[in-house]
Order: sequence, then C-alpha cells, then structure tokens
Amino acid sequence: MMVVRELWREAARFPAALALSTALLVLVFFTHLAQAVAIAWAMSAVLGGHPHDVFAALALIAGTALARTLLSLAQTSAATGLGGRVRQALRRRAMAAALVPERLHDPAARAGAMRAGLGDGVDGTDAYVSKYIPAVAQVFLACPAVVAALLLLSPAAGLCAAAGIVLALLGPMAWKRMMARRGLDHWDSYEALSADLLENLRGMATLRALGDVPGTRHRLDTRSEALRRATERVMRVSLAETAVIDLAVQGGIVAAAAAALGHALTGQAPSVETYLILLLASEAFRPIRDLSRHWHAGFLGLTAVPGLAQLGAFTPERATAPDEPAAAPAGAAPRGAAPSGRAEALRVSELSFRYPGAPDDVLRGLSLTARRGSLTAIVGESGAGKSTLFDLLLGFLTPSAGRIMLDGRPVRADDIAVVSQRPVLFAGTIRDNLTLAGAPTEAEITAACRAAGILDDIHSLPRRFDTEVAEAGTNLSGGQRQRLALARALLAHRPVLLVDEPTSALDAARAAEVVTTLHRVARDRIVIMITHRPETLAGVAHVLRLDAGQLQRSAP
Ligand SMILES: Nc1ncnc2c1ncn2[C@@H]1O[C@H](COP(=O)(O)OP(=O)(O)OP(=O)(O)O)[C@@H](O)[C@H]1O
Repeated sequence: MMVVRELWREAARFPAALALSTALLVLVFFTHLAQAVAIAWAMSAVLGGHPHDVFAALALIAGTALARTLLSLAQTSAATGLGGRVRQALRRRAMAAALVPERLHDPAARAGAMRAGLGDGVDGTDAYVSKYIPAVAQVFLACPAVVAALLLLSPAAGLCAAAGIVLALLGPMAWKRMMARRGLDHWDSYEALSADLLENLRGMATLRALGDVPGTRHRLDTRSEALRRATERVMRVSLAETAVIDLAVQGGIVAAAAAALGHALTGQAPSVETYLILLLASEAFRPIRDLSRHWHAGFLGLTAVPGLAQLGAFTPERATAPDEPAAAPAGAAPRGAAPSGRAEALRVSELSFRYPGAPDDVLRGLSLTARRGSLTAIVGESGAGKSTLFDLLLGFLTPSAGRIMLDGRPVRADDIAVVSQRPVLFAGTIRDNLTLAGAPTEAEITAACRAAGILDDIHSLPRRFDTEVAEAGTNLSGGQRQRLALARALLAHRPVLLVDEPTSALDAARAAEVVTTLHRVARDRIVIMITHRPETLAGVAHVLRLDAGQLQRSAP
C-alpha cells in the first residue's frame, strides 16, 4: 500500500463523496461474500441431494449478481464524481497560483511544463483519488470481516489469510523511496519534453530560418528517449510491486486452502464449511487485488504530484479578487476603494528594485513625475531598466524601496492600462479581444479603434469586428496587433496608460500616426511611453533618460 498524503487530504475535503464511494465499494464486496456463501450452499446441496436448497441457492446467486451490477454502477458514478471534484479543486488552485504576474519574472517557469502540470498532471491524480483511496478503505473495512469469519471457521486458514494480507500491504513499502525518486525522474522528463515541444512549435519559423529543424528533431528525439527510459524504470518498480503483492496473495490463498483441506481430510469440518473456507480464502484477497490493480493503473499519473505541489495545487488559495494582481505596488490601497477616474499626476519617489539573486539594484532611488496633458517619454540604453520600471508601475514586481502615488494616494492595479512591445492577442474575434476588460458600447469601440488608427483596417476585413483572430494574432500584421492592443487599452478607461515601444512594428507614416494618437490620448490621461526611436520624441516636452537604473534628466 502506498500513501500519497496530499491526495488523501484532497479527497478528505469531500467527505460525503468519499464516504459514499467507499460504502458502495464495500457493499459490492459483500455481494461477493454473499455469493460465496450461496455457492458453498449450492454445492453442499447438490452433493447432499437437496434439490430445493439448490434452487434457493441459485436464486440467491442471481440476486447477488443483480445487486452487484446495480451497486457497481452507483459506485463508479460516485467515484467518478469524487475524482472530478478533486481534479477541479486542484486545477483551480494550480491556476490561481500559476496565472499570476510574478511568474512573468520566474526564470524557471516554462509554459509547456506548466501546461503539462495543469493538464495531464492534474488528470493523472484521478485514478488514485477515485479508485485507489476507496480501495484502501475497502481493505481496512472488508478484509478484517472476512478474516474474522475465516478464523471462526478455521483458525489456521484465518491466520494464513491474515499473514498474506499484511505481507501484501506492507511489502511494497520497502521500496517506497526508490519509487518516489523514479517517479520524480519520470515527471521531470515528461515536463521537459512538453516544454521543449511547445517552445519549438512556437519558434518553428526561427528554427527553420536558422536551418535547425533536423537539430531540433534530434533534441526532441533525445528528450523522448529519456522519457521512454524513465517510464520503463517507473513501470519496472511498479511491476515489482505487483509481483510481491501477487506472491503474497497467491501464497495466502494456497496456505488457507491447504488449511481448509486439512480440516476436511481430518473430518473436522463438514463439506459446506470446507467449500465456504475455500471460497472465503479467495475472497479475503479480493480487496488487495483491487488495490494492486488500481495502483498499477494510476501510478504513472502520480509521478506528477511533486510537480503539482511546486505549482501550488495543494496550497490553499489566497483570497484575491479575480482581476487583482498577486503583488500590488508597495503601499497599494485595498480593493474596493473608489474606482479609477481621471488623474492629474503619477509620482514615483525614491524607487529601488533588485531582481532576486542579482548582485545589484536595477533601479536606484528613482523619482519622476508624469502628468496628464502631455506625453511623457522614457528613453535609455537596452538594459537600463525601462521595462522593469513599467513592471513596477503595473504591480508585477514589488519595489524594495520607494512609493508610487497617483494624485496623492498609492497607485492601484486598476489605475493602469498597458500596451506592451509585443502585445498578446487571444484566439477569438477582434471584438472579443477588444472587450476583454469590460462591455463597451459599439460607439466606444468604434471611437477607440479610430483613435488607435485601426478602424480602417478592421472595416476592410470581410467580417469586420467579427473576424477571427488566430492564436497569438498571427493572421494580423505586427502593426495591426499593436494598434488593436492600443484600442483595447483605451477601452479600459484607466487614468494611466503605459506604452512600450508603440512604433517598433510600424513604418514611418504609421508610427507618426500612432504618436499623434498618443499626444491626443495624453490630453485626458497620464501617458508614459518607452521608446528607442528618436523620431517619436518630436513634440514630446517631457523626456526622461534612464541610465543604469537612474534618471539622468527629469523635466518638472
Ligand atoms: N527576471 C530577471 N531576473 C534578473 N535580471 C533581470 C530580469 N529581467 C531583467 N533583468 C535585468 O534587469 C536589467 C534591466 O532590464 P530591463 O528589461 O528593465 O531593461 P530595458 O531598459 O527595458 O531594456 P530593453 O530596452 O532592452 O528592453 C537588465 O540588466 C536585465 O538583464
């Protein structure tokens, strides 16, 4: 028997479903016992020449078979419900822990690995929860009852069965550690293959351009081979466990049968009792055989448990609002404060930040003020800390010192909209993508798209706003994606708009249009723009130069 504590705790969160599926399983088992009694009765009636008893026994056999069918159906349904609820709870908690801004900066977080955990990892726990746990409960409830009955009928047979059961339960624990280690290896290999596959699929164009498709195939083959070896190692251990259990079960049955026959030969027991002892000796091991079967079927899925624990699937959820970022900026106001409206000034004071494990601060005592009315631009060399500053403003990172205030109060996550350098569009229609943050009216959608310079493009499409956007927006040009993201940000009606390299994917004419749009938008919002292109700075009065984490020049 193998105990995976995390999954027992999860199953115990649904006590009614767990109790029902266990109780039904035990009832199914008792139909087997009733059948054994009926068979023994029938055999003794046949040998004793009592035809009436034979018919009664046959009726009992048929009745138990029917009852077992119905109870088994109910048990399967209850167990499936239990497994489904545990999987849902695990997936919800894992998603709540995984889909947070902190993961943006977690160098160990790989999308493919996370997908494997959230998908196959969570599903892999089902066999253990829905089948193995009730089967363990069945062992502890049913086996003692059968052993007690055997002890009454034949103490020697009862003792043999008890010894076999104990051996079958404790034997596999001898290599528990090895199983855990191999299980971990297996899941690591699976996660690595999933992560590589996803990354390579996404980067196929680059790999092709670099002429590395054969190399990629070779690397994936190697990963796949590693997974095959890890799976075989795991299955070998699992099969060894099955072999030990089978040995204990068969040994126990043979010993109990020998004891029963000994009784019969020495004339200590009438024939009906001998039949019954023989049948019960076999039935005593039925729960153990069930346990072994379910373990073997679900064991590969269990290898995901450490990965799920790392993902946070077993950690109680934090009480956060659905759209609240996990890390609000230092001094952030609690949710439920006044909703965002128009704001005059965003003030950053003495802001410092260092990435975990990095030797130096990326930003050191940085102060700046951005006001509504005119565009604020931040320029600086690559690596100067511009994106880090944005992530601090957005609450994706928590500053080590300093404050970010909007009109004299701590800034909140819902004060800020952002258009990133590589905006993310989701599968769905253009309208779906524009209305992610709320339910704007048609007039608002049209106005935002016009302001972002994307309206004409949308109108030129056959299905206009109902045009499907492919995954990651691959059926739109880079500039269209960026302008769509700008329209989406405008529709969020936030008092602060952060724009990262808004013209990087645009030709000169389009870039000029977008900058004009931003100047216009800046009349009623605080707009901060990161830019590398000098031409986008034309007409920008407030240019801040970031150099190695410090501002070199700050306009008032
Ligand atoms: N997750 C991270 N962990 C550790 N260091 C990081 C991390 N992200 C960024 N850095 C480092 O922080 C510094 C600032 O990076 P940042 O991305 O903010 O620069 P940037 O000015 O936006 O650059 P670019 O113009 O190239 O986008 C760089 O030295 C970078 O290597």
